[in-house]
Amino acid sequence: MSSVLTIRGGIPLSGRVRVRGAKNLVPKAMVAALLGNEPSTLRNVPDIKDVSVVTSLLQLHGVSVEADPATGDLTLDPQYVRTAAVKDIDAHAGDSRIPILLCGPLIHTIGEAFIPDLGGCRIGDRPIDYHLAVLRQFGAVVDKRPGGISISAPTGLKGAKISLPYPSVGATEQVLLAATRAEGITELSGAAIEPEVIDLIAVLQKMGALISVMSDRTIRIEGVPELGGYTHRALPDRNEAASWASAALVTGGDIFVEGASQRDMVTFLNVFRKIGGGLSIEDEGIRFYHKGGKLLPQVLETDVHPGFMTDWQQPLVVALTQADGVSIVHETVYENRFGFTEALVRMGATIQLHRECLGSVPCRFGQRNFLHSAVISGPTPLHGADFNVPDLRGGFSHVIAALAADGVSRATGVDVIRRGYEHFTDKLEGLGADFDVEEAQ
Ligand SMILES: CC(=O)N[C@H]1[C@@H](OP(=O)(O)OP(=O)(O)OC[C@H]2O[C@@H](n3ccc(=O)[nH]c3=O)[C@H](O)[C@@H]2O)O[C@H](CO)[C@@H](O)[C@@H]1O
Ligand SMILES: C=C(OP(=O)(O)O)C(=O)O
Repeated sequence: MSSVLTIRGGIPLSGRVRVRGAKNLVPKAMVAALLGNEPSTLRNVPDIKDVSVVTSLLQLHGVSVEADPATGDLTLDPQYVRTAAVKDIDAHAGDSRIPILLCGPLIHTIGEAFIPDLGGCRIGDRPIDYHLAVLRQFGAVVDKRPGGISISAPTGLKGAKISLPYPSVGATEQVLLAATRAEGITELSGAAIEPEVIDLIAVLQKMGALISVMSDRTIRIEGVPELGGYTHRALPDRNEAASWASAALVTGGDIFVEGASQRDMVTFLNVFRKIGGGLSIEDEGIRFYHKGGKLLPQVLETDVHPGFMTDWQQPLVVALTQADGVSIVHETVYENRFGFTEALVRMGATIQLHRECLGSVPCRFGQRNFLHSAVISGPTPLHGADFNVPDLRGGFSHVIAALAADGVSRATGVDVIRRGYEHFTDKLEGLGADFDVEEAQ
């Protein structure tokens, strides 16, 4: 059973919210702590479900984790790492995709790993073939079992020359976490260079790793026999910041996002400004507001960094339903990330999905029958509707659409949103939203 929100729409969201460390870095930095021979401290850690899932997983393996939710400091001590019982791990991995990143660190520390089937948002097939291919190149033996995979490395992990077919964030992190303590040199070409990947590299460098990032998406790692601990402040969550920015546009509001960082959001900020949104970039954060005039339609495609992030797409589509004219969004990272538009159409939006690549560059999904391009015609008034939250960003998008809509909406399954948005109902309340929460039993 998950919480239910009853939302009475039509009120512009206005006020201040604070974003802390990025969901797409923090759990990975927690996994990196396993590689050290002394405790690590991660700062600016948000109170989100993905952090509690990884905390439980690490604790099952004997890592001592101490959290101070008020300061956001998390101390991880890997001194007593041990093999955990498979059935226990199984019970705790359901919601997250992070367990696959435990492979390298667990093999280095205890010689083996059992990785339960992964959770995460259902926005495509989300295979792990790159991860497994990479691990095999390091010399790991992968055994598929019911409920997960079992991995060992009888002669240890050895550096390798690896080329990714697509700059996958997760597979790049897999290489980083496996290579830093592998024997010899690893050269990874076609790597992801998202800010969260670079922040993970910063964490590993603090631990003693030798990692160079070249100008052509190649990363070179010189393996070292042991690593120490780290103290690191996680980079801010640019996806949460962009989500609140879209919420300000959709509801005709004005939100100051404390902690938002311009440097990691340049592409988003350009699009936000081109739509007609108001921006004020300050040292402590960014103010996003609706200027009162018409919003302008956009043509954009999601891409790997420094392109327009796939995670920004869903909340922004809600804003585009209020733009004056026809917008086109081509999703090139995930083949199935427009399912959430069905509820928006029920709320009054005009959105058509297409199998063709409606973008300047044909993508991997073009000839494969996936509804991965959206044509959005606006502005269309939105009205309240009932919906079940489909995934993290889709759920947030539905909630902001309901907050802008006339009438009452009922949202079920909203706990999914807590996987990546810290205290989001408290933040909504602070911004003046009118809603009731029926908490989960
Ligand atoms: C490049 C990119 O934008 N990555 C996004 C991706 O990271 P995340 O790490 O979750 O996903 P990946 O970057 O690995 O996936 C990118 C693409 O590669 C494919 N793939 C990945 C691994 C694999 O073994 N086989 C395979 O085919 C995926 O299906 C997807 O189509 O989702 C996160 C959460 O939404 C975003 O924050 C990241 O920005
Ligand atoms: C899809 C997302 O996350 P995950 O990869 O954890 O499912 C997301 O952050 O939007």
